[in-house]
Amino acid sequence: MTNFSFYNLVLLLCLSFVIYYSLNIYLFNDLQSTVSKSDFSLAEHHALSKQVTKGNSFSKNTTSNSLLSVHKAIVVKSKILKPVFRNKNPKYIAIKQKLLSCFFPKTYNSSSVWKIANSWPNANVVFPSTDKLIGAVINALTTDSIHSMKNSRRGTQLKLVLELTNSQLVLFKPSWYSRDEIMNGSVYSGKDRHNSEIVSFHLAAILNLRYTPIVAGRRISLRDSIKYADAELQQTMPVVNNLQCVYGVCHFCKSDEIVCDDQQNGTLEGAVLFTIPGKIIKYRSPWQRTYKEQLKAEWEKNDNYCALISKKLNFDVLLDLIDAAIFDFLIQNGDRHHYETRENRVLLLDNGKGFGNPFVDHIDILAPLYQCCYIRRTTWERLLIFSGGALSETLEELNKLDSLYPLLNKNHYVAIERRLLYIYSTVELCREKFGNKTLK
Ligand SMILES: Nc1ncnc2c1ncn2[C@@H]1O[C@H](COP(=O)(O)OP(=O)(O)OP(=O)(O)O)[C@@H](O)[C@H]1O
Ligand SMILES: [Mn+2]
Repeated sequence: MTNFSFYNLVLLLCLSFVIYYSLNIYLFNDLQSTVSKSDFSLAEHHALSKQVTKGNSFSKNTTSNSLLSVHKAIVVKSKILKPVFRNKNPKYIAIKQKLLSCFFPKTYNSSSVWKIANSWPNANVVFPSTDKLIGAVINALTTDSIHSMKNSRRGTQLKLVLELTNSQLVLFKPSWYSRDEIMNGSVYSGKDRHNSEIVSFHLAAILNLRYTPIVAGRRISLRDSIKYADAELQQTMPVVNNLQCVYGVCHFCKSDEIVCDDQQNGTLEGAVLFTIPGKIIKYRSPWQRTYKEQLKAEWEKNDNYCALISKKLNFDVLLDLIDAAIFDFLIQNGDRHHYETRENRVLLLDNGKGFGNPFVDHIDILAPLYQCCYIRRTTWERLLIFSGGALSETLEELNKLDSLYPLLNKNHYVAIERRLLYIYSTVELCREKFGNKTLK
């Protein structure tokens, strides 16, 4: 090598270092800046990625600071994450195998299965981390006989209350959409997706955030079960085109928005949710949206919002809400307007608004994480075990055990992996700024 090319090489290396570090300093300075736009489409993601790989984005954009929101910093950082975030961690295999053996549907005894499921909840933990009987409860949700059916008055959307053996009540959220349907518009648009409730339960088990109800897919025949329906519900069960339908009684229930047994097999798909026993208390979410396009909530305007909110909240609840934000970001549930607690810890109830659009990431769902820059160490360590494709792989294998598989199309699994990288990059940006104080 001549002297000339050797010096060139050294110069190039120094220059790359300078660019790399100034990029990081720039990103972390920007971390707490005002959020200007709440979501990223795939096209924008690709455009930003190109800028980064060309290495020209930040030096040229320094004059238009406002353009570089915290969301952009997260996307950009996700492109330069270390291999530990991109490769598989062999530790996930043993956890996956254990989960699969626990979730595998098993025979059950109707009179004891519900006693067991009701004995499990402890604070906000709804089911054990490893217990073969989880598969028995799943199977009971799918097949235990229905003794009565009524309308649920809880919440705003159509839900049925099914009575199974030993007076066990479960909630049935019906299917409104096909798997390929895409929700456009706001982050909270559309009705509940029953598949989102099922997949959320699986995801919660993988992330060891076992705060969701136990949920399983089920096909019920409205035609066969109308005889078990109470009078109020029966009045909202018309026959349309020779098919038995229902629209129920609730805030958003309308006689022209109905679900029906399908033509092929005469059944209606839905998610059956185990009802979590005990006292559940509802609170307004500190990160609640205004649900008005023109009106910004305080958390969308105030850079110091977390400091404000952490004075008012129990720290465990705050960390729970950050876990919930991570969970909601993966599924893209932007509708957690309230949170509910059991024994002063947060439950993950109402997960039907996930998986609406696999091509958009609403990064503002992560606001509790990037505004507070805290994450439970246990959550962080668990996320690190499922890097490099292990999360969607494990999720799909659990999904396969459900009677309604496929629960998601491929695009949603791809989206989960992309979003996981954004979570990693957010925490990395926090750690660059605050060091290990980020991990709690
Ligand atoms: N699995 C469950 N176990 C115990 N309680 C539940 C369960 N699922 C829902 N609930 C209760 O019923 C209420 C309504 O359920 P959910 O939030 O899923 O309905 P929704 O129609 O989406 O309501 P909203 O319009 O308020 O979002 C919840 O706030 C919760 O208190
Ligand atoms: Mn809801």
